[in-house]
This record gives sequence, structure tokens and C-alpha cells, in this order.
Amino acid sequence: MAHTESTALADVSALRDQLDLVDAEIRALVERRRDLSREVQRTRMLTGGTRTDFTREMRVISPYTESFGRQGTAIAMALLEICRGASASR
Ligand SMILES: C=C(O[C@@H]1C=C(C(=O)O)C=C[C@H]1O)C(=O)O
Repeated sequence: MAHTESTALADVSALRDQLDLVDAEIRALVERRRDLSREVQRTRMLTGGTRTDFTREMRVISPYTESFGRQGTAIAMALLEICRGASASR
């Protein structure tokens, strides 16, 4: 059955509501990831290590690249940057 224009607009609105919920979930997950990541970084630095571990970062990036290609790499790199502590110079 063909959608009327108003039904189609209502569908778009309902789908956008779901997208907004998914985006809120993603932001909450990013915050959770950042908290966990900073805990690892803090613990490593307390024991004399560096904040960053590039071997581990490559392992984090790889599945994003496999799932989403070049944009996946960009997502993973943005996540890593968000999750780094404020003074991430080492
Ligand atoms: C959280 C860690 O520390 C840093 C942050 C990472 C991350 O956010 O995934 C990965 C590697 C490290 O640069 C870790 O080593 O696991």
C-alpha cells in the first residue's frame, strides 16, 4: 500500500526519534569508554608507564576499519583522542 505524504512524514519523524535515542546511547557509551580508558591510563602512569600504548591502539582501531573502512579508522582515532587524558603528551 502506498504511503500518503503525511504518513511518510510521520514515519520520518518516528525514525528520527529513534535515531536521537541511538545517538544518546552512543554518547553514553563514549563517556563510559572514556572513563574506563582514563582509569587504565592513570593506573599505568602511577606505575611509571606511559599514558599511551600505540600497539594497543592499533588493535583498537583495526576492527573499526574492518567494519567501516576508512571512516571506521577515523571513528576509532576520534574515540582514542576523546579518551586520552587532558595532558596526553606522552
Ligand atoms: C586504555 C589504554 O590506554 C590508552 C588508551 C587506549 C584506549 O582508549 O583504548 C588504548 C591504548 C592507550 O593509548 C590501554 O592501554 O588499554
